Amino acid sequence: MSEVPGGHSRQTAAKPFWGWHRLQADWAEAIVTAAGVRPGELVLDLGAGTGALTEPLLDVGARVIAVELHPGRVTRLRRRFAAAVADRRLAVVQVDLLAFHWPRRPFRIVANPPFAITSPLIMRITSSDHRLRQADLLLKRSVVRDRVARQQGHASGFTSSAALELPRHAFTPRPPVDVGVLRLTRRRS
Ligand SMILES: C[S@@+](CC[C@H](N)C(=O)[O-])C[C@H]1O[C@@H](n2cnc3c(N)ncnc32)[C@H](O)[C@@H]1O
Repeated sequence: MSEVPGGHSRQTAAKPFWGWHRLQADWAEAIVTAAGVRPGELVLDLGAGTGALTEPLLDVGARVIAVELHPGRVTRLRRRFAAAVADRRLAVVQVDLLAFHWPRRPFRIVANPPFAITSPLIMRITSSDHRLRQADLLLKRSVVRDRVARQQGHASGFTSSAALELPRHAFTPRPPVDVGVLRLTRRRS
């Protein structure tokens, strides 16, 4: 897959956060369906874990770049989706999601990144020069509501909307906060 980032700069590298509330498969599927991903689209799964979102993304025919920093999870992703890696429908990249190179062609993001790096990630998404069409990000619901109310990112060309709200039982173990999906959509110029 030619769009696979080949390297990364450490200048914005984040301290890794390994803690994890595992997203249930039915909810992962619902998120991908709600995002409206179409066959052939390039989608980044940032903080892919062991592939909760990677699987339904591949199932709908997307080409996926799974970005994950944890070495053990990277190994599990490559094993679990070996056929898709062999077919070049999936690239698993072990790199810091705050420091990897964006694809050159149009792409989407569908991701459940660590809450602890939500702000720098959104800042990076909305301030970079790239061809992102739409990002669907699982975040604390309070953050989603705040960003939608304030339309942060609007100045840089993105509209914020609340795409989905998830119940706490969508995760194992249940998180201590409510979670929702923030959708960033590039505005037409
Ligand atoms: C909230 S979990 C989501 C896992 C999976 N996508 C899911 O929905 O169940 C976030 C993932 O991001 C990974 N991670 C943490 N910091 C990272 C970083 N700086 N760069 C890339 N991945 C990171 C963690 O190892 C973890 O697997």
